[in-house]
Amino acid sequence: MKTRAAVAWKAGAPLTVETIEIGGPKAGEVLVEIMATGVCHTDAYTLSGADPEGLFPAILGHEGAGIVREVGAGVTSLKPGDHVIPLYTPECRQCKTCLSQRSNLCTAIRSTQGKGVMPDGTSRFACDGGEVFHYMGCSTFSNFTVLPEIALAKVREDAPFDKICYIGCGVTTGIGAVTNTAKVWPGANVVVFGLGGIGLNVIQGARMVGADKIIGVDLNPAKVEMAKKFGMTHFVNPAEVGHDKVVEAIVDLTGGGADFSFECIGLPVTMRQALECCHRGWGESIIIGVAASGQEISTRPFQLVTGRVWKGTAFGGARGRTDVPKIVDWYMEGKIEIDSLITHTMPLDEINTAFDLMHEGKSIRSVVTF
Ligand SMILES: NC(=O)c1ccc[n+]([C@@H]2O[C@H](COP(=O)([O-])OP(=O)(O)OC[C@H]3O[C@@H](n4cnc5c(N)ncnc54)[C@H](O)[C@@H]3O)[C@@H](O)[C@H]2O)c1
Ligand SMILES: N[C@@H](CCC(=O)N[C@@H](CSCO)C(=O)NCC(=O)O)C(=O)O
Ligand SMILES: [Zn+2]
Ligand SMILES: [Zn+2]
Repeated sequence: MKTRAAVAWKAGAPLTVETIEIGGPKAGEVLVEIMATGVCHTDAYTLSGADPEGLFPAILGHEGAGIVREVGAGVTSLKPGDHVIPLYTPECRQCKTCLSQRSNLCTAIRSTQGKGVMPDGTSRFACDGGEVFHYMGCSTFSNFTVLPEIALAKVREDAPFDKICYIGCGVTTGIGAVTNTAKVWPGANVVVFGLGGIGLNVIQGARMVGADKIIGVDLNPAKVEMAKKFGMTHFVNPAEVGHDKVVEAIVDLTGGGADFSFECIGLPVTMRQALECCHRGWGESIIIGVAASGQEISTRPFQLVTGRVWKGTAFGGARGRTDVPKIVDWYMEGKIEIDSLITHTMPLDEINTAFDLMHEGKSIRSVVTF
């Protein structure tokens, strides 16, 4: 069948909306009509050409929500009409990692996913007769997409697509980093580097679990108002305190250092600051930001010898098919807020505006509706 999709033809170039050809679902696969998709900084990262797994041409997008339209042979957990959120971190419940219950990094389809193809090694997308790659196993910048059954979370049908799509990455990543990865305790002092679509969800997660001080760090003062609304108690602007004084400023504010810090920017320099502002003996720093190909982090090993802990997290440590439906429930019950974080909504034809707004620091999340 034919569908409309925004295609990334080459690194650094705007997306163009095309009518593409999409193949039906094979065994174990599901055809999904995407109703809405968020635009995450990771989409911009891959489009920039800095992602070692970035392939072109591709259909980007990994923060969607939609409706199952057709299922392939052997699919048992989903049927046409079900509402779903695509998962770039699937949950097969059978691989060594899933069975271990120690990590959410299911390995069932990771290698083909990183090569831009479905588990059978082929793409379901073509444009003008040429193959187009999948992205992060999701490709939500297409009105219709195909995913393996294990990469879809079934969610309640009364939840609005144009809000819950954000649970497909940003909301779950931020809140999950607090609850699953760091396990922030009530009364903890928390520092969040980067007050964007991820950092603000870390802030609301920290407030939810009863953190004491929640200190935000960002170069853009326009982010302060929203961050305060979500629970930020103190703000540090590196341009004001001095880039080399950020750690000192945080150690002063926390009376010795953060219990937990979260890096939600993707820069080695802020990753180092996030570690070094942690409390001696126990402070934990969680890397969420994705740094470009070839970049490396560094610190004095003494920082770790003296008890600071460096960790990372993907998709907030969430097991998608199990946890995502619960996060949708939290949203519908008013336990977490999403609506005000979605600052812009646009049709597919205007998707490049979403990237412009992100780069200009004018949006938190843009959502494309089909
Ligand atoms: N690990 C994961 O599972 C995961 C999931 C989603 C996103 N990410 C990554 O998280 C990062 C944030 O994503 P996002 O969608 O929130 O991006 P965003 O663009 O919405 O937010 C980034 C924020 O960082 C601020 N910033 C930029 N440079 C800064 C600096 N030098 N010092 C202080 N602040 C600075 C910006 O002003 C902005 O507010 C990206 O690297 C993205 O790829 C990782
Ligand atoms: N291909 C990239 C990987 C980037 C990355 O770390 N992605 C995160 C999700 S970011 C969502 O916005 C992730 O899930 N990582 C675990 C994984 O990819 O298996 C690169 O190589 O830089
Ligand atoms: Zn993302
Ligand atoms: Zn698995």
